[in-house]
Amino acid sequence: MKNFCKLIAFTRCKADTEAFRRFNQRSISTAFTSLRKVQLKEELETSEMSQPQDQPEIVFVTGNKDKLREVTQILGEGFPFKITNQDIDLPEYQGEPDQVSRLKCQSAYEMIKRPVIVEDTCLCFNALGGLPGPYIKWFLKKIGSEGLFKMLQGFDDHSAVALASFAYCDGNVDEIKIFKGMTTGTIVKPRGSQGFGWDVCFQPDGYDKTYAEMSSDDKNEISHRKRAVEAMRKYFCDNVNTNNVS
Ligand SMILES: O=P(O)(O)OP(=O)(O)OP(=O)(O)OC[C@H]1O[C@@H](n2cnc3c(O)ncnc32)[C@H](O)[C@@H]1O
Ligand SMILES: [Mg+2]
Repeated sequence: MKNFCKLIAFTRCKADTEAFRRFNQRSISTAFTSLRKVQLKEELETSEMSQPQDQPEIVFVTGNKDKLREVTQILGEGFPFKITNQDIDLPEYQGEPDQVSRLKCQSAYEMIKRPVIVEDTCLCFNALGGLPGPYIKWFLKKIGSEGLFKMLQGFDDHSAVALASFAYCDGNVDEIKIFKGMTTGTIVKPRGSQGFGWDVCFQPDGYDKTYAEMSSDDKNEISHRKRAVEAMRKYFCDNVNTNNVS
């Protein structure tokens, strides 16, 4: 009887082991299937994430890291090209804004021999017939934002236009494309601590804050740069075949 019980116990144990083994096999195969699904999902996600690597590249040539930051923020992810940057201090040309951007773009293309974008920013005072315009960089450097404000003290008209002009060259320097965006505003006594350059003394129309008192998201909603970037985005999305840009 004792042996009979042992035999039953042994058989049950064996049966349990067998069931356990089968159970384990099922679980292992289920686990493998799930693992493979996870792997496939990860592979897909990785390939989607790495897709921008395969996008054709356009080089944004600028020595100004704040411009680069704003352009990158504004472009976000819905742009069919990968924008890379080369930090080259391009010559500061003279002339009308379009002409300055065109010359800047030509010189950038000649330096790197790849599709390029450049941007030139002007701050134009209406009381001064559009000056400093493309020369704002030197005015800002020499007299600062406070000086820009003081320059207009003898005038009733303190209105100004902030203008961004992007220029794109795909290799044909006779066919450089220009994309412009402007925001009108007033030159005020410097206020605020965000942004860069002359943001502290430019108050866009319809706002009681200077660019430098706005968050970068708010500035990017209404800025001259935002408007120019959107014109450029439209052109690239509508007209440029990504296969033609290396
Ligand atoms: O290499 P690049 O792209 O030429 O960069 P830069 O700093 O020389 O730029 P610009 O020649 O276009 O000169 C414009 C000047 O205006 C300043 N600036 C440009 N965008 C501005 C913005 O959105 N707000 C305030 N200041 C700005 C900038 O710092 C320069 O002093
Ligand atoms: Mg410059």
